[in-house]
Amino acid sequence: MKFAVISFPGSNCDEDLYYAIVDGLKEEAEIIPHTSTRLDGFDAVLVPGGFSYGDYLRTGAIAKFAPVMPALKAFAATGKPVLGICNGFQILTEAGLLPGSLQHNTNMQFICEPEPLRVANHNTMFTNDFAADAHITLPIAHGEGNYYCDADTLASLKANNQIVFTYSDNPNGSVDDIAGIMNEQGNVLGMMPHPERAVESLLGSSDGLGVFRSLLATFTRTV
Ligand SMILES: NC(=O)CC[C@H](N)C(=O)O
Repeated sequence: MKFAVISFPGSNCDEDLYYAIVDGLKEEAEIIPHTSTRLDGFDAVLVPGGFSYGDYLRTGAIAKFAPVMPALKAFAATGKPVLGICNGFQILTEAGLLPGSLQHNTNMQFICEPEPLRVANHNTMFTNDFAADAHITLPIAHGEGNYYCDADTLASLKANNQIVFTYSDNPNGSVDDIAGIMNEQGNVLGMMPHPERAVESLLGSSDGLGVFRSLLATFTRTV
């Protein structure tokens, strides 16, 4: 399985994602610059965390105009998986690939800590490796992780089982403890916690590997 990892100016988790795929999952990955206009030949696209364009204006607000974005939208429209992590989640909401937005944490501080989470939906291409209602721990590291959406959007997220991860102790003020959501089609996931920073127990947790294993299992079933 071949993963593209998009790198924007200011991304800082692109190499971690590359490591998670190549060394953790033992699959292929390539770092693709934000200037690229093609994503042909990839089976999944990963949008990494970091501070794209210095988080100016709003997190993800400038990245949505990057030259790679039309190719990313076209890739998402094919139904293949797109995973945005942290700043990647912020970029996907700004680009309109996911509903809602990420606001400043309610305590107005950057929060960096291991975070207990619940897998709220394990019937997805991103979470099928986890047991139903699994409790896992992944690191968070963000200043703007406070997920917001209006009441109608929240109702439709719930009705379509689009809420994929929730916080056990809501560190940032997110609506309904939301830590990760997917689109209605189920092939675009955005999450604030960092699975790529939890792929080996030697470094504290390997819970994150489940996300990448799920993608691989889905891919293996469909080829
Ligand atoms: N780790 C990250 O991706 C940081 C996310 C983002 N720039 C924030 O501080 O909210």
